[in-house]
Order: sequence, then structure tokens, then C-alpha cells
Amino acid sequence: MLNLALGPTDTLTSLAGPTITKIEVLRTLDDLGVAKVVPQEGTIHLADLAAKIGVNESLLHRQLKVAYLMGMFQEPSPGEIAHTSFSAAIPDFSPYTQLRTTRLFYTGAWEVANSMRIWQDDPPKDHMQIPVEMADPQHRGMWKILEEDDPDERGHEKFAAGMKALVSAYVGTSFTPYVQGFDWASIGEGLVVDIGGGNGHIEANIFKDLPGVDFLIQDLAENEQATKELAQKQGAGDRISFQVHDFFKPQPTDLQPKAYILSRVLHDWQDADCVRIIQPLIPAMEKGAKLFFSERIPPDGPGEVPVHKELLLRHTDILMFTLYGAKERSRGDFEALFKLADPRLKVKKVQHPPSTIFSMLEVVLDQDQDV
Ligand SMILES: C[S@@+](CC[C@H](N)C(=O)[O-])C[C@H]1O[C@@H](n2cnc3c(N)ncnc32)[C@H](O)[C@@H]1O
Repeated sequence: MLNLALGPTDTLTSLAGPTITKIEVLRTLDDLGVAKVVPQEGTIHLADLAAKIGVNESLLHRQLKVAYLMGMFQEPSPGEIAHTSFSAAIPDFSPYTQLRTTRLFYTGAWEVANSMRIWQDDPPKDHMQIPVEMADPQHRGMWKILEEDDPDERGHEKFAAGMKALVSAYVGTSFTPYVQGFDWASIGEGLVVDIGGGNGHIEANIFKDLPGVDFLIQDLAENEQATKELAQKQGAGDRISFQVHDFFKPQPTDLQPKAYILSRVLHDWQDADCVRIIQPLIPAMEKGAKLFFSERIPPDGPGEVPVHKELLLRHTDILMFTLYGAKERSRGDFEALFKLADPRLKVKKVQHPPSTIFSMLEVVLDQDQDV
């Protein structure tokens, strides 16, 4: 509707101009911590605000004047700055805003067209065809850059915080879809392993709802301390533990988990890598373990979900290509992928909880089927 009202040229002018500026202004004000200094109730004078964050008053005012047009902050009387409900939400979402607008993500986006020109084979012949890797002078992968380039040496910690902010934003303060979206009743008591579980923020928020279940977070060593600290802080020190584990390697045989969780892991990887992540889980599945996935699942066909929701799903599909040469997968894509990993893998249930953009997918091994 808006495109029709504006016409093609104004739509393009808006996209290539003000739309980009809006994102830049959000990033700038977020980076400066403006939303934390503006009081939740009442106002703060512009001069005081500028002094508190240590910037020039008139430069700040120019950024704020764009922000007002987005419904972000307001100036109820000249020089007095107050929150709107939108700007009040900025601090909680800040880790994701900062992650999504980092140099790393932007430089990758610059290379998407170049990557597409040379990406003729699927899977590609070498990693150099991935946009982020093409943009990096040393052609490092996304996780390596994250680890090595963060000025505070906290790249992984910041990434995990971004993931937490994203989940919290969609489901309010609760992680309910992780509790309601999987068949925990069939698990009863025992161990559940979260593969690529980051800093364990999901378990730290659901363990109280699942009294019989202990969780083991497996991830890269960079996430160990953060997981332990978070578990302690939430009073889950005896329920949530951490194991450094590369998910391409065989699973430790002594664990015998009731289920594995893979939340937002597969969308970072191309099909062949996903197969290498799933196959080490088959021995435990032959003993009854289930797989619980949480992923964005775009529709197989048009019109299956509302346009605004499909846009949220397709936006990360492009992002996954930019960062990893990977993708978001529809239910059909997942079924084809599981078949590739082991033909006995069956999608038992897919749930699309209304309160989140993420879907919950349960997969079991059909032991009666011959491989
Ligand atoms: C997109 S994050 C998802 C984090 C968490 N599961 C969530 O839903 O918020 C992907 C995770 O995979 C981890 N990861 C990347 N490569 C890995 C590897 N080879 N072995 C284990 N974990 C890895 C990252 O450190 C990161 O925590």
C-alpha cells in the first residue's frame, strides 16, 4: 500500500536514503547509551543528556530529530527529552542491535552480489565464496572473526547476549516456547544436551519448569565461563553444566541423553555441514534420544504466513547466506536434510508458537525403517 502511494521512484529514494539513515540513527543512539540516561518517567534536558553521555549537544539534537520521526524518543517541550514506549525498549534489545549492525555483518552484505556471481556450485567449491569470508582480508570465517577481532576480546560473549536479547524480545520475558513447544513429558527425568547452546541462556530460563531434567551445554570454550556464571546467578549450578565440544566430532559415549536440543544452530551451516552435525547424534537416538530443534521456518509456498512474518523469516535467510553461505529452511527443506543425514529420521511434530518467530521441531528415529 505504501509503495503504491509513494510510487516507484519515491519508494526507491526512501529505501536507499531515510530507511538506511533510520538504522544508522538507531545504532548511534544505542551505542551512545541515550536510552539508559533518559528517565523512564519525566524528561531530561538536552544539555544534561549530552553532558552525561559526553557528546556535543547540537550533534545529538540532530540525531534525535530523526529519531522522533521514527517514534523513538520525544521532545514534549523544547529541549526536554522523554521516552516513548519504543525508545524505552532499546536497552533490553541493545545486544542484538549492536550485533546486527556490526562492521562484520555490514562488510559481508557488501559482498553478497559478488558472492552470487561466483557461487555456481551448490555446495560451493571453497569457503571463499561466502560473503563475510570474501570481505575479510585474511578470508577468515565468521566465528574466527568474531573470536579474533572484538576490541574487548568478548566477541562470543556479545554474540550470546545478542541471541538472548532476540529470544527475549519475541517472547516477552519468558522462554515459554521452549517449555511448551517440546514433548518434555515423554522425556521424564534425565539429561538433555544443548548442542551449540551458547551461554546456556535458554536453560537458565526454563530449568525451573522442568524439575527432572539436567542440562549439559556443549559449545566452544569461549562460552564456558559465561555459562557457569549465568547458571550460578540463576541458582542452577547443580542443574546446568558445560562441556567444551566441537559438534562436528563424535558425541561422548558416556552421556546417554534423553534428548538433544539444537536451537538456531543448523541455519548457520550449509547442508553438508548440517549432516556432519546430525550424524554423531544417531548412536544416542538408536537408544531412544530425541532431537528438539528451534529454528525460523519460512513457508514452503506463498501466502502460508502473514507478509510481515514472512519478511522476518526471509530477512534472516539472507543474513545466513551473508555470514555463512547458509540458509533458513522450510519444513520441506528440513525433511530433505534429515533424509540426507539418515533416512530413518522423521519429523514428528512442528509447532509455530504465536508468541515467537521461532518454530519448534521434534525429530525421532524410526527404528523400524531400514536404512
Ligand atoms: C546462533 S548461535 C545459537 C546459540 C543458542 N543455541 C541459541 O539458540 O541462542 C550458534 C552457536 O553455535 C556455536 N558453535 C559454532 N561452531 C561450533 C562448533 N564447531 N562446535 C560447537 N559449537 C559451535 C557458537 O559458539 C554459538 O553459541
